[in-house]
Amino acid sequence: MQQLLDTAEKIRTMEIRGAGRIAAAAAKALRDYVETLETSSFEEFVAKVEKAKSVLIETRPTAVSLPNAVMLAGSYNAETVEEARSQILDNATEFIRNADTALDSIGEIGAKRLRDGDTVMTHCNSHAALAIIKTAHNQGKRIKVYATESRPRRQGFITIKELSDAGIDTTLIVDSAVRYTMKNVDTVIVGADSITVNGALVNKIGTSQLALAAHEARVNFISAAETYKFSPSTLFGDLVEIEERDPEEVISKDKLGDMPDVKISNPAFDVTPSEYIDLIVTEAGAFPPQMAYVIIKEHLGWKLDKIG
Ligand SMILES: O=P(O)(O)OC[C@H]1O[C@H](OP(=O)(O)O)[C@H](O)[C@@H]1O
Repeated sequence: MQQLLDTAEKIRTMEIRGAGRIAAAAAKALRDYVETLETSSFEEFVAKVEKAKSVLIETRPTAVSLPNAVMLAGSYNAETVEEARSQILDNATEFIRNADTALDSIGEIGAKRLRDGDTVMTHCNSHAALAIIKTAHNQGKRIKVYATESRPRRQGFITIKELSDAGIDTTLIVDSAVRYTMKNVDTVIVGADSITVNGALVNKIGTSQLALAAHEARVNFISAAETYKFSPSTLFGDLVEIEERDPEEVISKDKLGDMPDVKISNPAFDVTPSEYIDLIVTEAGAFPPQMAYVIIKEHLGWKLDKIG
């Protein structure tokens, strides 16, 4: 259990971050836990596995990739410990493998939307969005990228490192320079933490500002998202919870100093309505956001209806 708790803590503190990475890390943690779980009682096995699943799911509330991964990796239909164990090991291994190949497919499909000489704006650090940009670059297209800083955690610094390591022409901007810069951009590409049944995109705080500015400037807006980032429970009316993180990420107590009454708000995500989204690139194809229902139905199935 200690290893699983360590992974949960790394997800909570964002040492492991990114909706896709936390999903794969959770699936791996569950697989390793189940592999060595010692008990001959099926009831005890079920209780312990369910407890482990909740520990992982409760680390971060917004990215649906996390509960989807835990449910897909941790599903079983068995009556004995060994049967259930072997099914979970197979399902988790399959989830991790599929998550990896999904990024390659998203790169291939999404790169078709970028032309030689295009300028892209991206936000935060999304492995799925970067897969598209890097694939286009590897195909020989000359792509320029504006990457936002993404306060407060500044994941934009990870993005510019990845892009410049790949040899891509990269410019860092502060978040408030998004609208000013949009006139130079052909396509915005961002990731996704959750996509709801009505095609709304829940992604890093500030994403909806990129979408608004893109809409105003008639710039394409694309989200790159594996199918396991669609939220089945929104089909049954649930709302996606927006994670509110520690105020210390915004400003330290020291710096606040003699203003103890000032309140800090630190929402980690925002919601972009489907009208502002041109395309969602998944490993199963590129869809308009209005097709979210079909993706949930065909790729996640009804068995996920109680989670996410
Ligand atoms: O799965 P990939 O595409 O890597 O990332 C998807 C999204 O996950 C991140 O969340 P955070 O930085 O963990 O809060 C960002 O919001 C990013 O757009």
